[in-house]
Amino acid sequence: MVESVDLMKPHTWFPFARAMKRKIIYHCGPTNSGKTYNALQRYMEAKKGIYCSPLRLLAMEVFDKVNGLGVYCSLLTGQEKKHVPFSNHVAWTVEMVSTDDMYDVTVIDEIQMMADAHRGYAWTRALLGLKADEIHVCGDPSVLDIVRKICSETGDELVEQHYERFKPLVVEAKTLLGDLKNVRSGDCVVAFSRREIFEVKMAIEKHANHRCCIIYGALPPETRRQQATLFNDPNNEFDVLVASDAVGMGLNLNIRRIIFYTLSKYNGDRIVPVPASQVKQIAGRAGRRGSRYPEGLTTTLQLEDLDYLIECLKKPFDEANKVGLFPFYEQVEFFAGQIPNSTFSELLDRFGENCRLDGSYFLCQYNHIKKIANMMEKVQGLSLEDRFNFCFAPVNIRDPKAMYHLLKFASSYAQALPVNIAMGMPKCSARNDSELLDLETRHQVLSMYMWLSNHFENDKFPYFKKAEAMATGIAELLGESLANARWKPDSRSVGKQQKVVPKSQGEVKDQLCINTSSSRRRLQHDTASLAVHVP
Ligand SMILES: Nc1ncnc2c1ncn2[C@@H]1O[C@H](COP(=O)(O)OP(=O)(O)OP(=O)(O)O)[C@@H](O)[C@H]1O
Ligand SMILES: [Mg+2]
Repeated sequence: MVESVDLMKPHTWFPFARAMKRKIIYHCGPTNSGKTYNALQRYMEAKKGIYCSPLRLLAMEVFDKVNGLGVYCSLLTGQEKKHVPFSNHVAWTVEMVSTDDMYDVTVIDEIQMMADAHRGYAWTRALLGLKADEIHVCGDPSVLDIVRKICSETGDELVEQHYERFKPLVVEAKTLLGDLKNVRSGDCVVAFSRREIFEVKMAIEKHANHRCCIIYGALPPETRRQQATLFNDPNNEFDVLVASDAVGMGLNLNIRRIIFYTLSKYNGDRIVPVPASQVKQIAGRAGRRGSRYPEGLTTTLQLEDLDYLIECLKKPFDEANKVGLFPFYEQVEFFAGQIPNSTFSELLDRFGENCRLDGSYFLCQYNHIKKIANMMEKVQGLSLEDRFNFCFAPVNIRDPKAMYHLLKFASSYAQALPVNIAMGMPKCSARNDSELLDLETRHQVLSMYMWLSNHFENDKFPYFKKAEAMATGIAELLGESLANARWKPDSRSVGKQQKVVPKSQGEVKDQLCINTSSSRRRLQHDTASLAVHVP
Protein backbone atom coordinates (compact mmCIF):
# COMPACT_ATOMS: atom_id res chain seq x y z
CA MET A 1 0.00 0.00 0.00
CA VAL A 2 1.52 3.31 -1.11
CA GLU A 3 1.17 6.19 1.32
CA SER A 4 -0.24 9.37 -0.11
CA VAL A 5 2.06 12.34 -0.59
CA ASP A 6 1.20 15.43 1.33
CA LEU A 7 1.43 18.58 -0.79
CA MET A 8 -0.99 20.43 1.48
CA LYS A 9 0.04 23.78 2.97
CA PRO A 10 2.92 24.52 0.59
CA HIS A 11 3.55 27.80 2.42
CA THR A 12 5.03 25.73 5.26
CA TRP A 13 7.76 24.43 2.92
CA PHE A 14 9.63 27.72 3.31
CA PRO A 15 10.18 28.23 7.04
CA PHE A 16 12.71 31.05 6.62
CA ALA A 17 10.38 33.07 4.44
CA ARG A 18 7.62 32.39 7.02
CA ALA A 19 9.80 33.71 9.78
CA MET A 20 10.02 37.04 7.95
CA LYS A 21 7.50 39.84 7.83
CA ARG A 22 7.24 40.34 4.10
CA LYS A 23 5.36 43.05 2.27
CA ILE A 24 3.78 42.00 -1.04
CA ILE A 25 2.85 44.78 -3.47
CA TYR A 26 0.48 43.62 -6.20
CA HIS A 27 0.74 45.88 -9.29
CA CYS A 28 -2.56 44.96 -10.83
CA GLY A 29 -3.82 46.11 -14.22
CA PRO A 30 -4.10 45.59 -17.94
CA THR A 31 -1.25 45.66 -20.44
CA ASN A 32 0.68 48.89 -21.00
CA SER A 33 -0.31 50.43 -17.70
CA GLY A 34 3.15 50.85 -16.11
CA LYS A 35 3.11 47.86 -13.73
CA THR A 36 6.59 46.57 -14.54
CA TYR A 37 7.96 50.11 -14.82
CA ASN A 38 6.86 51.02 -11.30
CA ALA A 39 8.07 47.77 -9.78
CA LEU A 40 11.45 48.24 -11.46
CA GLN A 41 11.78 51.73 -9.96
CA ARG A 42 11.71 50.21 -6.46
CA TYR A 43 13.99 47.39 -7.56
CA MET A 44 16.64 49.82 -8.80
CA GLU A 45 16.48 51.84 -5.58
CA ALA A 46 17.04 48.74 -3.44
CA LYS A 47 20.44 47.76 -2.03
CA LYS A 48 19.95 44.18 -3.16
CA GLY A 49 17.25 43.16 -5.60
CA ILE A 50 16.18 40.51 -8.04
CA TYR A 51 13.81 40.60 -11.00
CA CYS A 52 12.10 37.30 -11.93
CA SER A 53 11.16 37.14 -15.59
CA PRO A 54 8.79 34.84 -17.44
CA LEU A 55 11.14 34.78 -20.46
CA ARG A 56 14.86 34.90 -21.18
CA LEU A 57 14.14 37.72 -23.57
CA LEU A 58 12.56 39.91 -20.88
CA ALA A 59 15.32 39.08 -18.40
CA MET A 60 17.82 40.29 -21.03
CA GLU A 61 15.76 43.44 -21.62
CA VAL A 62 15.77 44.28 -17.90
CA PHE A 63 19.47 43.41 -17.62
CA ASP A 64 20.27 45.91 -20.41
CA LYS A 65 17.87 48.58 -19.21
CA VAL A 66 19.02 48.51 -15.57
CA ASN A 67 22.74 48.45 -16.44
CA GLY A 68 22.07 51.26 -18.92
CA LEU A 69 20.67 53.35 -16.06
CA GLY A 70 23.84 52.83 -14.06
CA VAL A 71 22.63 50.11 -11.64
CA TYR A 72 24.98 47.12 -11.94
CA CYS A 73 22.91 44.06 -12.69
CA SER A 74 23.82 40.44 -13.50
CA LEU A 75 21.87 38.05 -15.69
CA LEU A 76 21.06 34.49 -14.69
CA THR A 77 18.94 32.27 -16.88
CA GLY A 78 19.03 28.52 -17.42
CA GLN A 79 21.49 29.12 -20.26
CA GLU A 80 23.50 32.21 -19.43
CA LYS A 81 25.31 33.51 -16.39
CA LYS A 82 26.58 37.03 -16.89
CA HIS A 83 28.13 38.25 -13.67
CA VAL A 84 28.60 41.99 -13.61
CA PRO A 85 31.32 42.86 -11.06
CA PHE A 86 30.05 44.61 -7.91
CA SER A 87 26.42 44.01 -8.89
CA ASN A 88 23.81 43.60 -6.16
CA HIS A 89 20.99 43.22 -8.66
CA VAL A 90 20.12 40.19 -10.74
CA ALA A 91 17.64 39.54 -13.54
CA TRP A 92 16.64 35.86 -13.43
CA THR A 93 14.25 33.70 -15.31
CA VAL A 94 11.68 32.66 -12.72
CA GLU A 95 12.52 28.93 -12.84
CA MET A 96 16.12 29.72 -11.86
CA VAL A 97 15.47 31.92 -8.89
CA SER A 98 17.07 31.01 -5.58
CA THR A 99 15.01 31.01 -2.42
CA ASP A 100 18.19 30.69 -0.28
CA ASP A 101 19.46 34.26 -0.36
CA MET A 102 18.02 37.36 1.31
CA TYR A 103 16.97 40.34 -0.76
CA ASP A 104 15.58 43.78 -0.05
CA VAL A 105 13.32 44.01 -3.08
CA THR A 106 12.22 41.36 -5.55
CA VAL A 107 9.96 41.68 -8.59
CA ILE A 108 7.95 38.74 -9.91
CA ASP A 109 6.65 39.73 -13.33
CA GLU A 110 3.51 38.31 -15.03
CA ILE A 111 2.25 36.86 -11.75
CA GLN A 112 -0.91 35.55 -13.46
CA MET A 113 1.37 32.80 -14.80
CA MET A 114 0.95 31.13 -11.37
CA ALA A 115 -2.16 29.59 -12.90
CA ASP A 116 -0.32 28.30 -15.99
CA ALA A 117 -0.91 24.56 -16.42
CA HIS A 118 2.76 23.78 -17.14
CA ARG A 119 4.98 26.47 -15.63
CA GLY A 120 2.78 27.84 -12.84
CA TYR A 121 4.77 26.10 -10.08
CA ALA A 122 7.78 28.40 -10.65
CA TRP A 123 5.73 31.55 -9.86
CA THR A 124 4.07 29.87 -6.88
CA ARG A 125 7.45 28.83 -5.49
CA ALA A 126 8.84 32.35 -5.97
CA LEU A 127 5.88 33.96 -4.22
CA LEU A 128 5.88 31.52 -1.31
CA GLY A 129 9.60 31.09 -0.91
CA LEU A 130 11.47 34.30 -1.67
CA LYS A 131 13.22 35.78 1.33
CA ALA A 132 12.70 39.46 0.70
CA ASP A 133 11.40 42.40 2.68
CA GLU A 134 9.42 43.66 -0.29
CA ILE A 135 8.03 41.54 -3.12
CA HIS A 136 6.51 43.33 -6.10
CA VAL A 137 4.25 41.15 -8.22
CA CYS A 138 3.02 42.50 -11.57
CA GLY A 139 0.15 41.15 -13.59
CA ASP A 140 -3.49 41.15 -14.53
CA PRO A 141 -6.14 40.72 -11.82
CA SER A 142 -6.81 37.03 -12.51
CA VAL A 143 -4.78 35.76 -9.54
CA LEU A 144 -5.48 38.68 -7.18
CA ASP A 145 -7.96 36.75 -5.05
CA ILE A 146 -5.72 33.77 -4.71
CA VAL A 147 -2.74 35.97 -3.80
CA ARG A 148 -4.93 37.55 -1.11
CA LYS A 149 -5.68 34.09 0.23
CA ILE A 150 -2.03 33.04 0.13
CA CYS A 151 -1.00 36.21 1.99
CA SER A 152 -3.55 35.56 4.70
CA GLU A 153 -2.01 32.08 5.13
CA THR A 154 1.59 33.26 5.09
CA GLY A 155 0.94 36.28 7.30
CA ASP A 156 2.48 38.63 4.73
CA GLU A 157 1.16 42.16 4.37
CA LEU A 158 -0.52 42.74 1.00
CA VAL A 159 -0.73 46.16 -0.66
CA GLU A 160 -2.76 46.42 -3.88
CA GLN A 161 -1.95 49.03 -6.51
CA HIS A 162 -4.45 49.22 -9.33
CA TYR A 163 -3.59 50.59 -12.76
CA GLU A 164 -5.45 51.75 -15.86
CA ARG A 165 -4.11 51.44 -19.38
CA PHE A 166 -2.27 54.64 -20.37
CA LYS A 167 -4.37 55.03 -23.54
CA PRO A 168 -7.36 52.88 -24.49
CA LEU A 169 -6.89 50.48 -27.36
CA VAL A 170 -8.94 51.43 -30.39
CA VAL A 171 -10.48 48.65 -32.43
CA GLU A 172 -10.62 49.42 -36.14
CA ALA A 173 -13.98 48.12 -37.22
CA LYS A 174 -13.11 48.34 -40.88
CA THR A 175 -10.62 45.43 -40.58
CA LEU A 176 -8.22 44.66 -43.45
CA LEU A 177 -11.14 43.37 -45.55
CA GLY A 178 -9.29 40.10 -46.00
CA ASP A 179 -6.56 41.86 -47.95
CA LEU A 180 -2.97 41.99 -46.74
CA LYS A 181 -2.31 44.82 -49.21
CA ASN A 182 -3.97 47.01 -46.57
CA VAL A 183 -1.05 46.45 -44.19
CA ARG A 184 0.75 49.67 -43.27
CA SER A 185 4.01 50.72 -41.71
CA GLY A 186 4.12 49.95 -37.96
CA ASP A 187 1.68 47.03 -38.25
CA CYS A 188 2.21 43.70 -36.57
CA VAL A 189 0.32 40.79 -38.14
CA VAL A 190 -0.20 37.98 -35.63
CA ALA A 191 -0.57 34.41 -36.85
CA PHE A 192 -0.50 31.23 -34.81
CA SER A 193 1.61 28.82 -36.82
CA ARG A 194 5.07 28.99 -38.30
CA ARG A 195 3.69 28.16 -41.71
CA GLU A 196 1.21 31.03 -41.66
CA ILE A 197 3.88 33.44 -40.49
CA PHE A 198 6.07 32.71 -43.51
CA GLU A 199 3.12 32.78 -45.88
CA VAL A 200 2.06 36.19 -44.56
CA LYS A 201 5.59 37.56 -44.80
CA MET A 202 5.91 36.34 -48.39
CA ALA A 203 2.56 37.75 -49.39
CA ILE A 204 3.23 41.16 -47.84
CA GLU A 205 6.70 41.47 -49.33
CA LYS A 206 5.46 40.41 -52.75
CA HIS A 207 2.29 42.44 -53.00
CA ALA A 208 2.60 45.35 -50.59
CA ASN A 209 5.58 47.65 -50.48
CA HIS A 210 6.94 46.55 -47.08
CA ARG A 211 9.70 44.41 -45.60
CA CYS A 212 8.86 42.16 -42.67
CA CYS A 213 10.62 41.13 -39.49
CA ILE A 214 9.60 37.84 -37.92
CA ILE A 215 9.20 36.69 -34.32
CA TYR A 216 8.07 33.21 -33.25
CA GLY A 217 8.71 30.94 -30.30
CA ALA A 218 11.19 28.51 -31.89
CA LEU A 219 13.61 31.35 -32.65
CA PRO A 220 16.36 31.91 -30.09
CA PRO A 221 15.79 34.95 -27.85
CA GLU A 222 18.83 36.64 -29.41
CA THR A 223 17.27 36.38 -32.88
CA ARG A 224 13.87 37.53 -31.62
CA ARG A 225 15.59 40.48 -30.09
CA GLN A 226 17.53 41.27 -33.25
CA GLN A 227 14.27 41.16 -35.21
CA ALA A 228 12.56 43.40 -32.65
CA THR A 229 15.42 45.90 -32.84
CA LEU A 230 15.30 45.89 -36.64
CA PHE A 231 11.55 46.53 -36.55
CA ASN A 232 11.81 49.23 -33.85
CA ASP A 233 14.46 51.17 -35.77
CA PRO A 234 12.74 53.65 -38.12
CA ASN A 235 15.90 54.04 -40.22
CA ASN A 236 15.58 50.90 -42.29
CA GLU A 237 13.09 49.32 -44.67
CA PHE A 238 11.78 46.72 -42.18
CA ASP A 239 8.56 48.39 -41.09
CA VAL A 240 6.13 45.47 -40.59
CA LEU A 241 6.33 42.68 -38.03
CA VAL A 242 4.84 39.23 -38.54
CA ALA A 243 4.73 37.35 -35.27
CA SER A 244 3.24 34.51 -33.30
CA ASP A 245 1.89 34.81 -29.75
CA ALA A 246 5.58 34.94 -28.75
CA VAL A 247 5.21 38.77 -28.82
CA GLY A 248 2.46 38.54 -26.22
CA MET A 249 4.33 38.94 -22.99
CA GLY A 250 5.79 42.16 -21.66
CA LEU A 251 7.81 43.19 -24.73
CA ASN A 252 7.97 46.84 -25.68
CA LEU A 253 7.81 47.19 -29.45
CA ASN A 254 7.06 50.12 -31.74
CA ILE A 255 3.74 48.68 -32.89
CA ARG A 256 1.01 51.00 -34.16
CA ARG A 257 -1.58 48.32 -34.90
CA ILE A 258 -2.00 44.63 -34.08
CA ILE A 259 -3.78 42.73 -36.85
CA PHE A 260 -5.00 39.25 -36.02
CA TYR A 261 -4.54 37.12 -39.12
CA THR A 262 -6.86 34.64 -37.48
CA LEU A 263 -8.32 34.18 -34.00
CA SER A 264 -8.19 30.42 -33.80
CA LYS A 265 -5.21 28.20 -33.24
CA TYR A 266 -4.16 24.59 -33.04
CA ASN A 267 -3.75 23.57 -29.40
CA GLY A 268 -1.85 20.35 -30.11
CA ASP A 269 -5.11 18.47 -30.44
CA ARG A 270 -7.62 20.55 -32.35
CA ILE A 271 -8.36 24.05 -33.56
CA VAL A 272 -9.75 26.26 -30.82
CA PRO A 273 -10.51 29.98 -30.44
CA VAL A 274 -7.55 31.88 -29.01
CA PRO A 275 -8.36 32.47 -25.29
CA ALA A 276 -9.52 35.99 -24.44
CA SER A 277 -6.68 36.60 -21.97
CA GLN A 278 -4.15 35.86 -24.70
CA VAL A 279 -5.95 38.07 -27.22
CA LYS A 280 -5.76 40.92 -24.70
CA GLN A 281 -2.08 40.36 -24.01
CA ILE A 282 -1.23 40.36 -27.70
CA ALA A 283 -3.44 43.32 -28.62
CA GLY A 284 -1.85 45.16 -25.68
CA ARG A 285 1.46 45.29 -27.60
CA ALA A 286 0.06 48.12 -29.75
CA GLY A 287 0.56 51.72 -28.69
CA ARG A 288 3.07 51.34 -25.85
CA ARG A 289 3.86 54.42 -23.84
CA GLY A 290 7.18 55.89 -24.92
CA SER A 291 7.05 54.18 -28.31
CA ARG A 292 6.68 55.91 -31.67
CA TYR A 293 2.98 55.01 -31.59
CA PRO A 294 1.49 55.80 -28.18
CA GLU A 295 -2.04 55.42 -29.59
CA GLY A 296 -2.71 51.70 -30.07
CA LEU A 297 -4.97 50.16 -32.70
CA THR A 298 -6.06 46.61 -33.21
CA THR A 299 -8.13 44.79 -35.79
CA THR A 300 -8.50 41.54 -37.70
CA LEU A 301 -7.71 40.51 -41.24
CA GLN A 302 -11.22 39.15 -41.76
CA LEU A 303 -14.39 40.97 -40.88
CA GLU A 304 -15.99 37.82 -39.50
CA ASP A 305 -13.33 37.68 -36.74
CA LEU A 306 -14.01 41.21 -35.54
CA ASP A 307 -16.86 40.42 -33.14
CA TYR A 308 -14.74 37.84 -31.36
CA LEU A 309 -11.88 40.35 -31.01
CA ILE A 310 -14.20 42.94 -29.43
CA GLU A 311 -15.75 40.30 -27.18
CA CYS A 312 -12.30 39.27 -25.94
CA LEU A 313 -11.16 42.84 -25.26
CA LYS A 314 -14.32 43.67 -23.35
CA LYS A 315 -14.36 40.48 -21.35
CA PRO A 316 -13.25 40.87 -17.72
CA PHE A 317 -10.29 38.72 -16.70
CA ASP A 318 -11.29 35.22 -15.65
CA GLU A 319 -10.46 34.60 -12.04
CA ALA A 320 -8.10 31.70 -11.44
CA ASN A 321 -9.18 29.60 -8.48
CA LYS A 322 -6.08 27.43 -8.35
CA VAL A 323 -2.38 27.93 -8.93
CA GLY A 324 0.31 25.44 -9.96
CA LEU A 325 2.63 23.35 -7.81
CA PHE A 326 5.33 20.84 -8.60
CA PRO A 327 7.26 18.78 -6.05
CA PHE A 328 10.89 19.37 -5.20
CA TYR A 329 13.31 16.59 -5.99
CA GLU A 330 13.46 15.67 -2.29
CA GLN A 331 9.70 15.04 -2.22
CA VAL A 332 9.91 12.75 -5.26
CA GLU A 333 12.91 10.95 -3.77
CA PHE A 334 11.09 10.34 -0.50
CA PHE A 335 8.13 8.90 -2.39
CA ALA A 336 10.42 6.72 -4.56
CA GLY A 337 11.46 4.85 -1.41
CA GLN A 338 7.94 3.40 -1.26
CA ILE A 339 7.90 1.96 -4.76
CA PRO A 340 11.31 0.53 -5.53
CA ASN A 341 12.04 -0.91 -8.99
CA SER A 342 9.67 1.38 -10.80
CA THR A 343 10.78 3.46 -13.75
CA PHE A 344 10.99 7.21 -13.31
CA SER A 345 7.99 7.70 -15.55
CA GLU A 346 5.92 5.22 -13.48
CA LEU A 347 7.11 6.97 -10.37
CA LEU A 348 5.84 10.30 -11.68
CA ASP A 349 2.46 8.78 -12.47
CA ARG A 350 2.13 7.17 -9.05
CA PHE A 351 3.16 10.44 -7.47
CA GLY A 352 0.48 12.29 -9.43
CA GLU A 353 -2.19 9.75 -8.45
CA ASN A 354 -1.29 9.78 -4.77
CA CYS A 355 -0.58 13.38 -3.93
CA ARG A 356 -2.99 15.40 -1.83
CA LEU A 357 -3.38 19.09 -2.56
CA ASP A 358 -5.50 21.68 -0.91
CA GLY A 359 -8.19 23.58 -2.80
CA SER A 360 -6.00 26.47 -3.97
CA TYR A 361 -3.44 24.36 -5.83
CA PHE A 362 -3.17 21.95 -8.75
CA LEU A 363 -0.29 19.73 -9.77
CA CYS A 364 1.29 21.14 -12.94
CA GLN A 365 1.08 18.98 -16.04
CA TYR A 366 4.10 16.80 -16.55
CA ASN A 367 3.48 14.99 -19.87
CA HIS A 368 6.50 16.73 -21.30
CA ILE A 369 8.68 15.48 -18.43
CA LYS A 370 7.29 11.96 -18.77
CA LYS A 371 8.10 11.87 -22.45
CA ILE A 372 11.74 12.69 -21.72
CA ALA A 373 11.73 10.24 -18.79
CA ASN A 374 10.49 7.47 -21.11
CA MET A 375 13.21 8.17 -23.61
CA MET A 376 15.82 8.18 -20.82
CA GLU A 377 14.82 4.69 -19.64
CA LYS A 378 17.30 3.31 -22.18
CA VAL A 379 20.16 5.09 -20.43
CA GLN A 380 21.68 2.94 -17.71
CA GLY A 381 23.57 4.30 -14.76
CA LEU A 382 21.73 7.56 -14.09
CA SER A 383 20.75 8.32 -10.53
CA LEU A 384 17.17 9.35 -9.76
CA GLU A 385 18.36 12.91 -9.21
CA ASP A 386 20.15 12.96 -12.57
CA ARG A 387 16.99 11.73 -14.29
CA PHE A 388 14.92 14.36 -12.54
CA ASN A 389 17.35 17.08 -13.68
CA PHE A 390 17.64 15.86 -17.28
CA CYS A 391 13.85 15.86 -17.55
CA PHE A 392 13.74 19.63 -17.03
CA ALA A 393 16.19 20.36 -19.85
CA PRO A 394 14.66 22.78 -22.36
CA VAL A 395 13.93 20.57 -25.35
CA ASN A 396 11.16 20.57 -27.92
CA ILE A 397 9.80 17.06 -27.44
CA ARG A 398 8.30 17.16 -30.94
CA ASP A 399 11.70 17.65 -32.53
CA PRO A 400 13.24 14.17 -32.87
CA LYS A 401 16.71 15.55 -33.67
CA ALA A 402 16.80 17.63 -30.50
CA MET A 403 15.52 14.65 -28.47
CA TYR A 404 18.21 12.46 -30.00
CA HIS A 405 20.91 14.92 -28.91
CA LEU A 406 19.51 15.01 -25.38
CA LEU A 407 19.66 11.22 -25.26
CA LYS A 408 23.27 11.28 -26.46
CA PHE A 409 24.21 13.87 -23.86
CA ALA A 410 22.63 11.76 -21.11
CA SER A 411 24.35 8.58 -22.35
CA SER A 412 27.82 10.17 -22.30
CA TYR A 413 27.09 11.68 -18.91
CA ALA A 414 26.02 8.29 -17.54
CA GLN A 415 29.31 6.79 -18.74
CA ALA A 416 31.16 9.51 -16.82
CA LEU A 417 32.65 10.85 -20.07
CA PRO A 418 33.05 14.59 -20.66
CA VAL A 419 29.99 15.35 -22.78
CA ASN A 420 30.80 16.55 -26.30
CA ILE A 421 28.65 18.95 -28.25
CA ALA A 422 28.96 16.56 -31.20
CA MET A 423 27.63 19.01 -33.73
CA GLY A 424 29.27 21.18 -36.38
CA MET A 425 28.71 24.79 -37.28
CA PRO A 426 26.80 25.50 -40.51
CA LYS A 427 28.74 27.57 -43.01
CA CYS A 428 26.08 29.96 -44.24
CA SER A 429 22.58 31.23 -43.62
CA ALA A 430 19.58 29.14 -44.65
CA ARG A 431 18.62 28.99 -48.32
CA ASN A 432 15.36 27.14 -47.81
CA ASP A 433 12.96 26.18 -45.07
CA SER A 434 14.57 22.88 -44.18
CA GLU A 435 17.91 24.64 -43.66
CA LEU A 436 16.14 27.19 -41.49
CA LEU A 437 14.59 24.43 -39.41
CA ASP A 438 18.01 22.84 -39.12
CA LEU A 439 19.44 26.10 -37.75
CA GLU A 440 16.58 26.33 -35.24
CA THR A 441 17.25 22.77 -34.05
CA ARG A 442 21.00 23.33 -33.81
CA HIS A 443 20.48 26.39 -31.70
CA GLN A 444 18.11 24.49 -29.48
CA VAL A 445 20.66 21.71 -28.97
CA LEU A 446 23.36 24.24 -28.04
CA SER A 447 21.01 26.00 -25.70
CA MET A 448 20.25 22.65 -24.09
CA TYR A 449 23.97 21.94 -23.71
CA MET A 450 24.47 25.29 -21.99
CA TRP A 451 21.53 24.59 -19.70
CA LEU A 452 22.93 21.15 -18.77
CA SER A 453 26.35 22.66 -18.17
CA ASN A 454 24.78 25.09 -15.71
CA HIS A 455 22.69 22.43 -13.97
CA PHE A 456 25.28 19.67 -13.61
CA GLU A 457 28.88 19.90 -12.45
CA ASN A 458 30.81 21.99 -14.95
CA ASP A 459 33.44 19.36 -15.69
CA LYS A 460 30.73 17.01 -16.96
CA PHE A 461 29.74 19.48 -19.71
CA PRO A 462 33.06 21.23 -20.23
CA TYR A 463 32.43 22.89 -23.60
CA PHE A 464 30.13 25.64 -22.38
CA LYS A 465 32.15 28.47 -23.95
CA LYS A 466 32.27 26.71 -27.30
CA ALA A 467 28.52 26.05 -27.19
CA GLU A 468 27.90 29.69 -26.31
CA ALA A 469 30.03 30.94 -29.22
CA MET A 470 28.33 28.54 -31.64
CA ALA A 471 24.87 29.55 -30.38
CA THR A 472 25.70 33.23 -30.94
CA GLY A 473 26.89 32.43 -34.47
CA ILE A 474 23.74 30.46 -35.26
CA ALA A 475 21.47 33.17 -33.86
CA GLU A 476 23.17 35.59 -36.28
CA LEU A 477 22.77 33.18 -39.18
CA LEU A 478 19.09 32.86 -38.27
CA GLY A 479 18.72 36.64 -38.38
CA GLU A 480 20.29 36.78 -41.85
CA SER A 481 18.16 33.86 -42.99
CA LEU A 482 14.94 35.56 -41.89
CA ALA A 483 15.81 38.78 -43.71
CA ASN A 484 16.22 36.81 -46.92
CA ALA A 485 13.49 34.21 -46.44
CA ARG A 486 11.41 34.07 -49.60
CA TRP A 487 10.24 30.50 -49.48
CA LYS A 488 7.18 28.62 -48.47
CA PRO A 489 7.63 26.44 -45.39
CA ASP A 490 8.22 22.88 -46.55
CA SER A 491 6.17 19.90 -45.52
CA ARG A 492 8.46 18.90 -42.63
CA SER A 493 7.56 22.09 -40.82
CA VAL A 494 3.92 21.12 -41.08
CA GLY A 495 4.70 17.92 -39.25
CA LYS A 496 6.70 19.79 -36.64
CA GLN A 497 4.18 22.48 -35.96
CA GLN A 498 0.88 21.30 -37.34
CA LYS A 499 -0.62 23.37 -40.12
CA VAL A 500 -3.59 25.32 -38.90
CA VAL A 501 -6.41 26.07 -41.24
CA PRO A 502 -9.00 27.86 -39.17
CA LYS A 503 -12.41 28.46 -40.57
CA SER A 504 -11.84 32.08 -41.38
CA GLN A 505 -8.57 31.71 -43.18
CA GLY A 506 -8.13 31.65 -46.94
CA GLU A 507 -4.86 30.68 -48.59
CA VAL A 508 -2.61 33.71 -48.83
CA LYS A 509 -0.48 32.85 -51.87
CA ASP A 510 -1.16 35.32 -54.62
CA GLN A 511 -4.79 36.01 -53.84
CA LEU A 512 -4.46 38.72 -51.31
CA CYS A 513 -8.11 39.69 -51.63
CA ILE A 514 -10.20 37.19 -49.77
CA ASN A 515 -13.32 39.22 -49.20
CA THR A 516 -16.42 37.25 -48.50
CA SER A 517 -19.87 38.38 -49.48
CA SER A 518 -20.94 38.41 -45.84
CA SER A 519 -18.09 40.75 -44.95
CA ARG A 520 -19.04 43.16 -47.74
CA ARG A 521 -22.63 43.12 -46.55
CA ARG A 522 -21.77 43.95 -42.98
CA LEU A 523 -19.36 46.67 -43.99
CA GLN A 524 -22.16 48.89 -45.23
CA HIS A 525 -23.24 49.38 -41.62
CA ASP A 526 -20.02 49.24 -39.84
CA THR A 527 -17.06 51.24 -41.04
CA ALA A 528 -16.24 53.64 -38.22
CA SER A 529 -13.51 53.04 -35.69
CA LEU A 530 -14.76 51.99 -32.34
CA ALA A 531 -12.96 52.72 -29.08
CA VAL A 532 -12.92 49.74 -26.81
CA HIS A 533 -11.63 50.40 -23.32
CA VAL A 534 -9.82 47.34 -22.18
CA PRO A 535 -11.24 46.38 -18.81
N1 LIG B 1 5.98 56.72 -15.36
C1 LIG B 1 6.53 56.41 -16.55
N2 LIG B 1 7.39 57.24 -17.17
C2 LIG B 1 7.92 56.93 -18.36
N3 LIG B 1 7.67 55.79 -19.03
C3 LIG B 1 6.82 54.92 -18.47
C4 LIG B 1 6.20 55.18 -17.20
N4 LIG B 1 5.41 54.15 -16.91
C5 LIG B 1 5.55 53.27 -17.93
N5 LIG B 1 6.38 53.74 -18.87
C6 LIG B 1 6.73 53.05 -20.14
O1 LIG B 1 5.53 52.56 -20.71
C7 LIG B 1 5.74 51.29 -21.30
C8 LIG B 1 4.77 50.29 -20.70
O2 LIG B 1 5.02 50.17 -19.31
P1 LIG B 1 5.19 48.74 -18.62
O3 LIG B 1 6.09 47.87 -19.41
O4 LIG B 1 5.52 48.98 -17.20
O5 LIG B 1 3.70 48.23 -18.76
P2 LIG B 1 3.04 46.93 -18.12
O6 LIG B 1 1.80 47.38 -17.41
O7 LIG B 1 4.03 46.17 -17.35
O8 LIG B 1 2.60 46.17 -19.44
P3 LIG B 1 2.54 44.59 -19.74
O9 LIG B 1 1.37 44.04 -19.02
O10 LIG B 1 2.35 44.53 -21.20
O11 LIG B 1 3.82 44.00 -19.26
C9 LIG B 1 7.20 50.93 -21.05
O12 LIG B 1 7.97 51.26 -22.18
C10 LIG B 1 7.58 51.82 -19.88
O13 LIG B 1 8.97 52.12 -19.87
MG1 LIG C 1 4.94 44.30 -17.69
